Amino acid sequence: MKVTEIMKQKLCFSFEVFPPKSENPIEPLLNTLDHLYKFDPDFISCTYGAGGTNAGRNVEICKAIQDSGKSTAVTHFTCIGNSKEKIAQELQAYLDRGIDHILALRGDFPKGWKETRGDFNYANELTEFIKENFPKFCIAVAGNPEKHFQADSFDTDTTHLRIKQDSGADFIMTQLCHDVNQYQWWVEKIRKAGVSIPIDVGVMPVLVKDPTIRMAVSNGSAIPRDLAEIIGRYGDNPEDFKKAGMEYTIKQIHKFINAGIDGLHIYSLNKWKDISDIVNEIGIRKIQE
Ligand SMILES: NC(=O)C1=CN([C@@H]2O[C@H](COP(=O)(O)OP(=O)(O)OC[C@H]3O[C@@H](n4cnc5c(N)ncnc54)[C@H](O)[C@@H]3O)[C@@H](O)[C@H]2O)C=CC1
Ligand SMILES: Nc1nc(=O)c2c([nH]1)NC[C@@H]1CN(c3ccc(C(=O)N[C@@H](CCC(=O)O)C(=O)O)cc3)CN21
Repeated sequence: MKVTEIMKQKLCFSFEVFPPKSENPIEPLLNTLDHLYKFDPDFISCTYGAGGTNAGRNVEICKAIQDSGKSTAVTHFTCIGNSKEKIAQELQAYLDRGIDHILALRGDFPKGWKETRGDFNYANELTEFIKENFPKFCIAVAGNPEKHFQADSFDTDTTHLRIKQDSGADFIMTQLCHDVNQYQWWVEKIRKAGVSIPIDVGVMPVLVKDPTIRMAVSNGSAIPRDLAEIIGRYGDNPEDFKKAGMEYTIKQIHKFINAGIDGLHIYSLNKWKDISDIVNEIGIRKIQE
């Protein structure tokens, strides 16, 4: 079933994984996936390396998810370093493997790059290309409740999101946003601007100090006072940090669910144990043994 159909019926629930570096084995991630399947996720998305660096691994992992018969694979896909011909080939390769859900992104620029160095500059162009040439795909696009750090204003970022919808996007996957009030403000703003597609909320679990800070700061995303306090208090003690961070994440997820969302998307960070503890605690899914 298409993810957008699921969202019409219930709160969609999903995980995100990233491909291991090419020199590392794939088995630990396959093991993580086996644990994540137990929660019966509606989909599992897999990120896509910039400039095609991890793209091979991305296909391998999406195929493993799809072939498991236990979830639906959603592939991330970017315009970075990608020509139209290469994109067409890769999109067809996904469809040939039964993968028909895609997160259409411009993507992050590798260090020193100021443009995509590909045929498309923005996600709306990729979305339009997919819709026109590969209409079988269900297309997600990124949305940022705190605005994209390169956008001059919320108004321009909202206009760009509306263009992505008008180009054929079926639903939104949000950027991490620790501030749920800000999320609610943004939803109201984009709805007023005519963005009407469902919103799947991305959550970055707070488990380790450095990636927590790095991910927020590199995206221009706020670290609210209560999270800053955890960093200040437990920053030198990884165990206590993780305990407080997991409690923080569980509370944040409950706030999002109460705010009214179409989907909850947890970045698993390829760690099944801590993620399972969080999912068990939020009580959204009973483990399927
Ligand atoms: N799960 C994931 O992998 C997710 C990743 N992201 C990240 O969020 C970021 C934004 O999403 P993308 O799809 O990559 O970017 P995008 O192409 O939608 O936007 C990138 C920037 O360009 C501007 N822009 C967009 N369309 C434009 C147009 N037609 N003309 C002029 N300016 C335009 C936007 O306002 C924004 O500042 C990326 O860094 C992406 O990697 C966000 C959410 C989820
Ligand atoms: N700008 C941007 N790029 C992305 O690729 C991206 C987003 N935003 N937001 C949504 C998700 C979240 N993603 C994430 C989130 C955290 C890590 C992370 O914590 N990575 C570890 C290293 C992982 C490893 O290679 O072992 C880190 O320490 O940064 C990675 C991808 C990917 N996605």
